[in-house]
Amino acid sequence: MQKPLIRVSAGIIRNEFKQIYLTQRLEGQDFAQSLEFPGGKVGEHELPEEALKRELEEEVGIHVLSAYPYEHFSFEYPNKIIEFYFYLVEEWVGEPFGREGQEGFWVTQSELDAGQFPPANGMLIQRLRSEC
Ligand SMILES: Nc1nc2c([nH]c(=O)n2[C@@H]2O[C@H](COP(=O)(O)OP(=O)(O)OP(=O)(O)O)[C@@H](O)[C@H]2O)c(=O)[nH]1
Ligand SMILES: [Mg+2]
Repeated sequence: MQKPLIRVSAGIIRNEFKQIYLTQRLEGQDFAQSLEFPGGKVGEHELPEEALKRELEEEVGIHVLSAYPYEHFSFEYPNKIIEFYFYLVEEWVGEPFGREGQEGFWVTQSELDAGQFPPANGMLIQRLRSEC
């Protein structure tokens, strides 16, 4: 059977201290307890940027003012292929928090640790660490 292809938008929410807001995936989700960039699935009739804005409102309670495409790539998991749209978000309204009960914290960009994220994030973490 062919693997389903899903599109996912996620935000690299970065403040003026070069810290990035991360959340921890909840029990019952895939990669539970992994860190993630907040975000989620792009709806069928949605643009990736619209999905990003909706997901960041839903998951971390911020209103995104501007978002810049940072990485776009596909990653094959054993059970699905994900097409990722990662955006850099440096302008928003509100203070991010784990609106769905998940933990959230600010991590200095140079201290991101790929081992704490799902496998798809490896290359992205490498790029972020190299750009500090
Ligand atoms: N948000 C997010 N998802 C990621 C990252 N890395 C990564 O492999 N994923 C995977 O991409 C998919 C994102 O879906 P999600 O579970 O966040 O979707 P969602 O918010 O729409 O949730 P729902 O399906 O429970 O409503 C998951 O399979 C997740 O494991 C990441 O950095 N951020
Ligand atoms: Mg999500």
